[in-house]
Amino acid sequence: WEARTDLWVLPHSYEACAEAAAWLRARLKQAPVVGLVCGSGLGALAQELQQPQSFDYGDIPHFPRSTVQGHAGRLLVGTLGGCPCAVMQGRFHLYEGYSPAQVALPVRTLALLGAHTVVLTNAAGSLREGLDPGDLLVIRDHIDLPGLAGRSPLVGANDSRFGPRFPVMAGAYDPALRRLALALAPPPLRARAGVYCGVGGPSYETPAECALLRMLGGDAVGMSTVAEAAAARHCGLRVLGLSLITNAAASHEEEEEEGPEHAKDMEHAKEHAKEHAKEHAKDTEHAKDKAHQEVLDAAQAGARLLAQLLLALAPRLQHV
Ligand SMILES: O=P(O)(O)O[C@H]1O[C@H](CO)[C@@H](O)[C@H]1O
Ligand code: HPA
Repeated sequence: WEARTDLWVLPHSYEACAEAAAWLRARLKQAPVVGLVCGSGLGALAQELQQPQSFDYGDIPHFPRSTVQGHAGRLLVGTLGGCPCAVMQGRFHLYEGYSPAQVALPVRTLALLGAHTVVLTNAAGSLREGLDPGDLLVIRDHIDLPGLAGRSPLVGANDSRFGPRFPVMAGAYDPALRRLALALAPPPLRARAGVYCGVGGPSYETPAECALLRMLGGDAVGMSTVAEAAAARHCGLRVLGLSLITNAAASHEEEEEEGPEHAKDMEHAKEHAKEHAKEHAKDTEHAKDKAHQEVLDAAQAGARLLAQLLLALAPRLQHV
């Protein structure tokens, strides 16, 4: 009999985060003070990072794997505008089957590494007229629908080494950081403040669900960010949330109504796949995931301006 000590570490516990942080600390030239989480298709936000060290999530103890297209699954640590920064190229989502605590594990790991601030970016659907693809919503507040239903990373025995049993979420998105982001955003991003609705996904919202979220006061909707923000506030991190609008929420449904065009696309993709089953398997996959592909394309198109904003912001984030 040999004791399986690894079984004592739950994949989402303080110990798991501490092991991940210790593994990284042993390899890092410089500890990050700011963590940046890249949303879908926003991996290019790391392009301005100087002298980056790169770690595959698969190598970091207890890190889940990225399973979503547009999330590379890599942690880069370097300096952004002189500020020591960790960039997560890829995040974890509830719809991938991860628990809320697994979704929050990287943010907690960054906190244990010594970060004091996280910038959570995402690709999001607009719920408002006039908030268009390419626009930036600087998150003022969120509605955490999974969290309200008990799917929060803070559910379970509270570990006070992270934070209190009942953390306050008023002012969760740091007002000073928000003002700074609004002031520094390049004009074409048409930045404005608003409310992000976090949903479980992975299905996109129905028009009726969008109407509901609008009634609740949501400006944009996405399937991430809120669990990370809750965990970040629990452990005392400052949070800046940035939603790059990639589509009008529920607009995919309108595409469905167009019928023939869409049907033709699908037929074409199917025929193609029959002819060249192997090489073109990916095309079919893309046809099936057309809506997400649109999100990725729009995110990639906006990433340059968002990277510009982050480069301007980073030196201002370095000191609390
Ligand atoms: O929130 P991020 O990770 O940017 O991704 C958004 O894009 C995906 C849907 O296209 C969903 O995962 C949604 O949450
Ligand atoms: O319309 C959307 N809904 C949910 N998540 C999203 N992520 C990008 N766009 C969307």
